[in-house]
Amino acid sequence: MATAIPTSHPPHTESAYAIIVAGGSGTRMQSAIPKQFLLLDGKPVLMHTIDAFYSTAFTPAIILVLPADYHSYWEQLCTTYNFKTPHQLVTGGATRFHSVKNGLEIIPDNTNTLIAVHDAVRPLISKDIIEKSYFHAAEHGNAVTAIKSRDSVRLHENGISKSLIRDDVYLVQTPQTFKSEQIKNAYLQSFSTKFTDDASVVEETGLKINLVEGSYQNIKITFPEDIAIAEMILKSR
Ligand SMILES: Nc1ccn([C@@H]2O[C@H](COP(=O)(O)OP(=O)(O)OP(=O)(O)O)[C@@H](O)[C@H]2O)c(=O)n1
Ligand SMILES: C[C@](O)(CO)[C@H](O)COP(=O)(O)O
Repeated sequence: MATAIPTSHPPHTESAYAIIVAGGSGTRMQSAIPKQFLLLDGKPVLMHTIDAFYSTAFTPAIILVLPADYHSYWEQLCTTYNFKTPHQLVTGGATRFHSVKNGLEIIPDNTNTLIAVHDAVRPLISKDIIEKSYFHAAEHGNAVTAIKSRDSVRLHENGISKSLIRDDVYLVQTPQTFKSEQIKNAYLQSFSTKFTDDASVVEETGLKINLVEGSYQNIKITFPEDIAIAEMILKSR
């Protein structure tokens, strides 16, 4: 796992993109509107996420992937909340994989480009982790955010469970950042159900994945209680 990386200035040879994936319907949340539009501290979750990226030293070009039937809803929200952070809208696909792929398609081919992919529903991502992710990817080709498990871990296979060495196990978060050619090439593959994140797609092309330290506060809003948890984390900052 990478330790701290100097984050004072972005490498100017690279331009940065952020694909914020918000193309899901939030079935586990069971809310009337998809969870990415729910209010957190009085503002839609998505606006927190976009602003976290745009406020970094990289000021990435932001590509927002939304479900087809929520584009005008989002535009109305931007007016209501006077949200002016620049971003480009793209329509999502049937799975997260297809949504990322749609986002990648509008980024011109350029080997000096860094592309971060981030779940819209991880609004508590810090500026430091985003910058660390871009810096590390610029140096090593890719950077995948992950944290150590705080609980003991077991592998359950063929009806038998077996303890694992906890220090060998990481829980993967986003952002996941790549040099353009790594991720663009990887997303030419056909979809597989084992592709649960971008790292698993890139790894399938034979490349090594580098981990950078994430945060226990970088939660993915998934279930109804997660909005209250996110509110508490925000208040504690
Ligand atoms: N077809 C999809 C599915 C998911 N996502 C995005 O990927 C992120 C992580 O997915 P998840 O938390 O599973 O979101 P949902 O698919 O919306 O939730 P659920 O699985 O409960 O339906 C979210 O920001 C979600 O909007 C996406 O862009 N396109
Ligand atoms: C991409 C991800 O957030 C990394 O932890 C995760 O794999 C998304 O999983 P989900 O089941 O689509 O929420």
